[in-house]
Amino acid sequence: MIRRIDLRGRLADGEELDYRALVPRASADVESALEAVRPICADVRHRGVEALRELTARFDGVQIKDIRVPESALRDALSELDPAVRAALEESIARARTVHADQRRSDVTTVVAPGGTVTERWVPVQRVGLYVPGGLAVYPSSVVMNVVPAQVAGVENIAVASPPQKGFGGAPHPTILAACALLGITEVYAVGGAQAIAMFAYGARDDAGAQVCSPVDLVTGPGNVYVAAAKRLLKGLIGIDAEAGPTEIAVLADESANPAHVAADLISQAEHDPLAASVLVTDSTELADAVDAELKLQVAATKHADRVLSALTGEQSGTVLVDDLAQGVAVADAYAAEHLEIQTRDAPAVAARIRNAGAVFVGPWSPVSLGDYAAGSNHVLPTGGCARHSSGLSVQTFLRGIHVVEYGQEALRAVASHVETLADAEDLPAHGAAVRARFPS
Ligand SMILES: NC(=O)c1ccc[n+]([C@@H]2O[C@H](COP(=O)([O-])OP(=O)(O)OC[C@H]3O[C@@H](n4cnc5c(N)ncnc54)[C@H](O)[C@@H]3O)[C@@H](O)[C@H]2O)c1
Ligand SMILES: N[C@H](CO)Cc1c[nH]c[nH+]1
Ligand SMILES: [Zn+2]
Repeated sequence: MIRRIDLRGRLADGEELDYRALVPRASADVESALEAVRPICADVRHRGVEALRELTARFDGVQIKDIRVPESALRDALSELDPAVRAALEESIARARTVHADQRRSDVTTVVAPGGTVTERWVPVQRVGLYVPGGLAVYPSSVVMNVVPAQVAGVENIAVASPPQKGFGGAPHPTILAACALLGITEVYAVGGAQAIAMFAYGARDDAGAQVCSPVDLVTGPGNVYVAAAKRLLKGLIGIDAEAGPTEIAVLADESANPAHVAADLISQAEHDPLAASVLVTDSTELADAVDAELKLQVAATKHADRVLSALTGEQSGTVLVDDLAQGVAVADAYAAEHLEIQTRDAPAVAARIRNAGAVFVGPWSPVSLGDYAAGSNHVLPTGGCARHSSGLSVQTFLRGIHVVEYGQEALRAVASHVETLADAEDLPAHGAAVRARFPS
């Protein structure tokens, strides 16, 4: 069902293989979306709320009067929430808090020389904008994954934006609102896509000039290519987390894997988006054939079969046949998947060899769906190969390390000549003079 890329024997034949080029990312990539989002961001910058209303009508098909969701609507959504969904959200929040609480760093003071210290002080970002997707699916779980690390970091001011949904009175989905209420979030905007990121970056005023949304310092959260493109465009004016775009799963499996489970996991992430990527890397043709047969059966029975089929048959998905697991690890590292499952014998040992992945799911009982909702790990993870250089969302995302330098007179005197020498070597003598001025001879 999904295309095959057969690498077996090719290394032995002396071929040089470019593993990074094997499985391309979906063609509607972030670079090409940049041109579409540039005018959207400019419009929000110049016309504020009026532009947000028009863009929402155009892209979401929803007429909104007020972009900010009233707090009473958040409370109502929570009181009307299905008790089973509430219990599941509470469990998800509790597990996420447990894991993220352990990520909180302490300030560290280093005595560099007698009387000279450098302290690294971890300070939370003051105001953040958290994006919760809501196009093809709605993601109350992404409310949890964004809000929990921000709260654990100690961010004072948290705003959430999510697209308004048709049939819900111009508001985001009620479960999104309920999740916000459960977490104590009161500032929620019914705005999606690139326009939401622009609203966070520039702030937004209404027709009378009143500030409806204040600018934020940092924007985090997953979204489609337009959201990712707006984040890339506005980076610098705002901080951003790693780009978390269309979902990806790679499964590194040998003949010991259960093909029905592998297929189910590939389908589970393909369900997000026709641009989602599902990649199987295996040294077993028998497993590849069995997974393909399972995919045919399971895709036919799954609810979002059209979306899944588009994702699985897109150029961004495929089965890579490798000579052995060592080559499988090299392929997985080059691909740098958002999610990587290891379904092999001695899975922990294989997992320990992986260098590039947003998150690694080890063994048969750790499917990606567990991490999506209730493992305690974060599901906002780098996509598009960004796992080669970036991490998923964590408490650290919301903190800045500030170096606090404190030297006494003797500590400065002891190192003064080195500062002057280096200043002269860079032909910046005023730097040296600033130290010398403190020690007139
Ligand atoms: N990496 C992660 O952590 C993670 C987590 C959850 C979801 N996801 C991914 O997030 C994505 C969510 O995408 P989505 O579309 O469902 O929701 P979304 O909220 O990201 O995007 C919907 C918005 O896109 C805008 N839009 C739609 N078509 C447009 C166009 N032609 N031009 C400009 N703007 C347009 C609309 O304003 C709409 O509000 C999926 O790809 C999913 O795989 C990733
Ligand atoms: N798999 C997504 C991250 O790419 C997260 C998610 C939320 N809900 C279901 N799944
Ligand atoms: Zn998912």
